[in-house]
Amino acid sequence: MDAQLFKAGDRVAIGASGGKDSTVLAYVMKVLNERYQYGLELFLLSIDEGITGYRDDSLETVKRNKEQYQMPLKILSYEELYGWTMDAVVAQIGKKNNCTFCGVFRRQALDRGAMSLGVDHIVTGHNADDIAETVLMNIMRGDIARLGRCTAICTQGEDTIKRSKPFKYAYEKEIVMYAYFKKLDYFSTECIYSPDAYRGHARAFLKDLEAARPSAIIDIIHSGEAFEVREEVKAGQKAQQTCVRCGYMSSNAVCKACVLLEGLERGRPKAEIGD
Ligand SMILES: Nc1ncnc2c1ncn2[C@@H]1O[C@H](COP(=O)(O)OP(=O)(O)OP(=O)(O)O)[C@@H](O)[C@H]1O
Repeated sequence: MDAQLFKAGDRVAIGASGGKDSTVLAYVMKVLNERYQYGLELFLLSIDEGITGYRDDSLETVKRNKEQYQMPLKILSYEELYGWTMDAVVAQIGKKNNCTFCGVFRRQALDRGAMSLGVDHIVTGHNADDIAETVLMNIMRGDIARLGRCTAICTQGEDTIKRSKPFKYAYEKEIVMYAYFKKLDYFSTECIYSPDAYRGHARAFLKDLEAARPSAIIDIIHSGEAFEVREEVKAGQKAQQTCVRCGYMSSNAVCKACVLLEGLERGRPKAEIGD
């Protein structure tokens, strides 16, 4: 409420993975929108990363949510946007850094999906545990510019689509309980390619901290919010321009997705290129 995230008439896309957080988010947004007549137009936006045995199943859940919540659903795939599924990326590079590819691709895919839906705001189901993990990861990586912005409930650059995390203070446990008691239809399997991700270490560490001190998660978020990032560190962020390859907004001449794609194409056996 305090964050004033929405105003009447807003067209809002809910990043829908079929998992508990985004399913609860879609449900709560629908209930509140109807109960308090917020006047929002809500859409489900799903990105199909092309992960067999994981995303194909969770997308079936989102398709059911579409009927249950009576919301239009748009699905966009990495294959149609980039010519690569995550199955193909992992076959090429292995499981070690694949989450980096997936994260960069998803961010751009959500923006492209939002543009095609004509929405100006994307909400995601990131919860308090996710945010605390991200704070820890940014500290561990020394990524101070990101540390300064990762706790914001809402981010928007000059040319970028507004993004919000309405559940930034909701614990994962609360969301699971809510989904359970409301008998919501969600998909609860972890991504098959994420076990080796760096985030997993932050998650395990956070769980240990929480077991020793239950307020650890909210304390880490508050610490992240209280950091003051020096202007010269913030200044490291470059102005937005347009990627010379794909036309997507970027802080460099070539966007991150195109850089990653170029590496993939170069490392890919010749016979497979262009399939
Ligand atoms: N494939 C996707 N399509 C659309 N949105 C996504 C997708 N993957 C993640 N998101 C968005 O990003 C948020 C955080 O992603 P995360 O990887 O933690 O999700 P998850 O564990 O798969 O599912 P959830 O967070 O919904 O329980 C999700 O809540 C959702 O809003």
